[in-house]
Amino acid sequence: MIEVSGLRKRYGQTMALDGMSFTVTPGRVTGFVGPNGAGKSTTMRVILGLDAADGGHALVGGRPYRSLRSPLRHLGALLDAAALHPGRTARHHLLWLAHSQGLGVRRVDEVIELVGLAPVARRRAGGFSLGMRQRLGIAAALLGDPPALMLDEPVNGLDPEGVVWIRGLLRSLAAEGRAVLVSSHLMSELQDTADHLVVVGRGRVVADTGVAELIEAASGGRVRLRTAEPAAAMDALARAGAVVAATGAGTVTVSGLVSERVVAVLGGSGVPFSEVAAHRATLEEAYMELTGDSVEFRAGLRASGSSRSSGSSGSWGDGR
Ligand SMILES: Nc1ncnc2c1ncn2[C@@H]1O[C@H](COP(=O)(O)OP(=O)(O)OP(=O)(O)O)[C@@H](O)[C@H]1O
Repeated sequence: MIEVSGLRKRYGQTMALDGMSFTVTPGRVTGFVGPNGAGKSTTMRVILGLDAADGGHALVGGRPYRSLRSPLRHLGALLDAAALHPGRTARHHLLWLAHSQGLGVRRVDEVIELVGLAPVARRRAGGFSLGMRQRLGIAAALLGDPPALMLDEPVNGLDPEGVVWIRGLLRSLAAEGRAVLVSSHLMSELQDTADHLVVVGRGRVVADTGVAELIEAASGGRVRLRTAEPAAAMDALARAGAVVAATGAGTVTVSGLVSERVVAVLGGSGVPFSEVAAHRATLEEAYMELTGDSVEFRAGLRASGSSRSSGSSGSWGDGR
């Protein structure tokens, strides 16, 4: 279990953490999500004792990380995949880490196998692609077979096969009963990975909720309609008392009427349609709904144009 309570941290004029509090419980993947600059990395550094907080505390298994005798056996972390000695081979990097924690060579070879780096284990890490470095960082995090894992933007730099792989890995680590915290500034990255979300903005928690509950709440009785005549459909449905919105080319989202009533109204008005279905919100829509009353926060989210977004929707990058 990782517990963060009332963390505060100021860098000059910037309040990086402003009362950050949440718990990462075993057996599930907790997504740690928010726009660039929300305080995710700072929180993770404080948990690891790499930065000191001005207030509050962070505990791993009930104790400060720095007080643990073999910390890699308690919490494995990947914060910065570039943080390795470029002249060392992947295997030597892990051997050196294992040695510092009293772990054997066999575990090194196991984690190399687990992350798929066996063919390049004897190559210098300096020549690795970002994706290979991410895998090496994950191998290091797994070295001590820890009950808790914490990964900062782990899919960053991975190709599609790597993304699928890491999703599966995180899910299986949680299924083994481990506490898994994974950060992302892209909601869409967490849609198929996280069970629970800690949503942050401006150094504090905006929401701490199950993914299923969040989507359920945001889906809230809406109906999605596909039609070749959206304007006529919207007119007819609005006259029947619905609140309607065009949500794409030929798609309309309807609130205030159940599916059967939508079909009846359209039929009665002679408006053609090809599909009427209960709307299921995406995680990203749920998120926007959640933060809808926090204008400043949303304005921050919309500062897009990110080079990290790789074209997917829901990019909150600021181009750093
Ligand atoms: N060492 C530092 N010196 C000065 N300011 C810092 C430092 N580290 C973080 N900050 C500031 O603290 C705030 C929180 O940054 P942090 O990196 O924790 O956010 P984040 O949510 O991890 O963002 P990202 O998605 O970009 O990694 C930002 O405004 C950032 O500029």
